[in-house]
Amino acid sequence: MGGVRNRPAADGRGASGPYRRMGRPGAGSEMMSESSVAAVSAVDVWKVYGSGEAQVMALASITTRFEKGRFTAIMGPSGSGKSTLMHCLAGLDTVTRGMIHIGETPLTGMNDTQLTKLRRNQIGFVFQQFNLLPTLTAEENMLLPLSIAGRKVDPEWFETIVTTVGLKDRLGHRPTQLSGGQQQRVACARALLARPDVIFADEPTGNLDSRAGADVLSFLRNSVHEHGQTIIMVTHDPVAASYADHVIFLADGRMVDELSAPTAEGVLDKLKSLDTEPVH
Ligand SMILES: Nc1ncnc2c1ncn2[C@@H]1O[C@H](COP(=O)(O)OP(=O)(O)OP(=O)(O)O)[C@@H](O)[C@H]1O
Repeated sequence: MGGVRNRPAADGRGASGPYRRMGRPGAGSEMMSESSVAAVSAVDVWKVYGSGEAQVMALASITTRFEKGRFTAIMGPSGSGKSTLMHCLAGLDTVTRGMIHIGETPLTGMNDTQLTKLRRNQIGFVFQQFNLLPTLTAEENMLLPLSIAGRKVDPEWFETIVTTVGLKDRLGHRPTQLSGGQQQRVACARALLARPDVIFADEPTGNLDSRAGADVLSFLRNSVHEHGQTIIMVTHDPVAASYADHVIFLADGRMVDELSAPTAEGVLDKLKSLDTEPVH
């Protein structure tokens, strides 16, 4: 069952067709109760590193929800806590205080084995550095997480993903035989194939030129709007954030603003206001 249980089709919204605004206008009570569970939620999350003089408060009282089937970007100045928040939400780091849920599953209090299982079955990752295994082909890289989890590949879904990322004729290539953009598309395909409840993307376009970056972002956005994937992306880039449905802004470890249906200009304006008005 694993991630399949959690794929969009299984929760009554269908695996295809846009439902980015799902569960809102005119939704029946059944829909509302389903949609009231966020893909990921944080309640009063604090993260403190170190102690005494060296203590750093990386996150301070973060409370927010990441809706299912939505593409959310996390932005903020350097050191504002973006990576820390992502790592805590994904169960890669522990919180000092507060609660994080993936769907209805509380992360807080899980041991390492439980966290590893949760990450394997319910979470996908896309990193700036691609993190592909150099000795494996594109296809083998894509299928690796499923084979580690002992899960079968759905051939139809594989075909859909490979076609969408435009890598059908590159499946036998090793990472060094692929461009940066193609490697990142392999990494995106790898994350999507397992149909995770949520994909965390950490600066996915940080190592790409603007054309390749746009391809990857379009692909991520389509996976949200056409296949109901939930994505949470950390980025410095207002253009990248403009591909998201929603942006949250951090400053000094606090969530200080948010923006729906963002444009690059709108995001840039918000960032400028954060830089000129430090939060205490
Ligand atoms: N392991 C750690 N030990 C101590 N302090 C840390 C640690 N990791 C992060 N910090 C501190 O926590 C704060 C938030 O860091 P974080 O990396 O989350 O910010 P960020 O917004 O992702 O920054 P950037 O955009 O530069 O990557 C910073 O002040 C950072 O120095």
